[in-house]
Amino acid sequence: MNKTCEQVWERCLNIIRDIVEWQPFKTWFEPIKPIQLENNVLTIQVPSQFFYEYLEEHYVGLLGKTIKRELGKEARLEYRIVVENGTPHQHPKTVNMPGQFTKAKKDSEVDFPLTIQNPVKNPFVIPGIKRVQIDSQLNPHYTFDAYIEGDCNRVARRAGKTVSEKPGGTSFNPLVIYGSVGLGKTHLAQAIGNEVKRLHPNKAVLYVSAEKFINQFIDHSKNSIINDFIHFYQLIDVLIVDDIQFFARAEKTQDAFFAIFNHLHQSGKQLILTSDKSPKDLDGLQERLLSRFRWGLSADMQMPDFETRMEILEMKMKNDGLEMPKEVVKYVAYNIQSNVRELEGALISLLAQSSLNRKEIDLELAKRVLKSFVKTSSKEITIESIQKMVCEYFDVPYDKLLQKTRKREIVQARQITMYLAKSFTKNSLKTIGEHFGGRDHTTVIHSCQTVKDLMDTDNTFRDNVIELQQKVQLAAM
Ligand SMILES: Nc1ncnc2c1ncn2[C@@H]1O[C@H](COP(=O)(O)OP(=O)(O)OP(=O)(O)O)[C@@H](O)[C@H]1O
Repeated sequence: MNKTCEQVWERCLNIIRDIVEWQPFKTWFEPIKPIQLENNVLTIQVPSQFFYEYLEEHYVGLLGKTIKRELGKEARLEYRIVVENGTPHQHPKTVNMPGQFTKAKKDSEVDFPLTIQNPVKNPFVIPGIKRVQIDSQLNPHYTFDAYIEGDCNRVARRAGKTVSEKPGGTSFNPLVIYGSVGLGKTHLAQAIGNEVKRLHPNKAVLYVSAEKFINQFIDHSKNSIINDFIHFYQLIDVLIVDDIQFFARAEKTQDAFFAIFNHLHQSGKQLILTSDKSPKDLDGLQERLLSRFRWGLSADMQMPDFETRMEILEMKMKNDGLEMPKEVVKYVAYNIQSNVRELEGALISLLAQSSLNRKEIDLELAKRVLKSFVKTSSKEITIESIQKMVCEYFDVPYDKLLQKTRKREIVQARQITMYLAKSFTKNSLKTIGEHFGGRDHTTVIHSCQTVKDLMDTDNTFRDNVIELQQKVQLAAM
């Protein structure tokens, strides 16, 4: 019987699942949809061009071997890429691409059709000028090494790395990095600029904030030398414009930027833009600019999670030669959840207070100093808040914790929650039992005893409980 594409792909996934770690598997393989299997060609649909390139760069060997194992050595892989067409109500367009493990790349095929179809003759080019010596306006401290990667910024950081290796030579052009304040957009954009200068010293890199760009434009228009302004920008190889939301309603500046953008993009130069919103939500920008921003990759940034915040703090302390007790670092990382700039601000305040008062940094000082940063200083821990923490930690649905399911991981999560509720709240065994779908107090006693026994015999289990205890303690501070 002929196999369907779903069956083949399911079998491939079973193999891949054993080889690739859980997180990358979830990120890169789960979103793939098998579409078609015809003449030994398996077609899979991927959500974006970036996705396709990432798979081809990192997993081509694995995909090749797995698919050939299922379909024989003549097997081929093709991708169908969903292309964002800007209008949420329209059916997404798709583009077909060959997989490189089965088919040698031809330039014409690899060149994703995101380039300008009818190049506009550019009126601003100054013949003869090839290279410019400019001050890039980059902060040398903003590097990739000093930029911690986490789930919050992984796509943007990796795309940035790729761009700095091949500026203008990838489909991430423009690379638009967006997210709310203080999350590291400027740092990342400048890290790309610094890395380009390190890898390609001859490239002209320029960082400019949108506000400065607008002011320069106004100055040049007052003196009727707008063409000089546009010419200058058209000589740049890698142009980084920070905070493009400030272009909103600056119509004339947008016209000039449009000319610069087109020229640079057509000449294979790289554009990196940052914004506090996704291009689709940027009000006050001309549609022709917005549609060009969608040509490349838009990567968002989120607030780093607790572990990433810890890493950022530890790196900043190491770079500045500072030390402080781990519990204090945890306290800061746990309680500052607004943005990375505030996280740094909290660290600096703490150091300043410590040296001013000639007092060692300890938890007590941290609590006092960070009062202005931390919303509530002492929180009451409830059975519900512990249930929520445990569910998040083990990725278990809340209602399962209350039901009578006998699945091992649910039973253990439930027992640990009861144990923590007993240790951290003043509730009676009866009340705790009632919070778990009306169980009686003997079940709670039994659960607490089981947790204690398992902690003595199972290291992983013990580590999980200790980590959860720390989380509850931190939440109570
Ligand atoms: N992942 C990270 N690793 C290390 N430092 C970071 C990280 N993210 C942000 N920072 C630091 O946080 C501070 C704020 O970052 P940055 O100025 O780049 O934010 P932003 O998103 O551009 O903010 P705004 O929207 O206000 O312009 C900087 O000092 C930066 O070095």
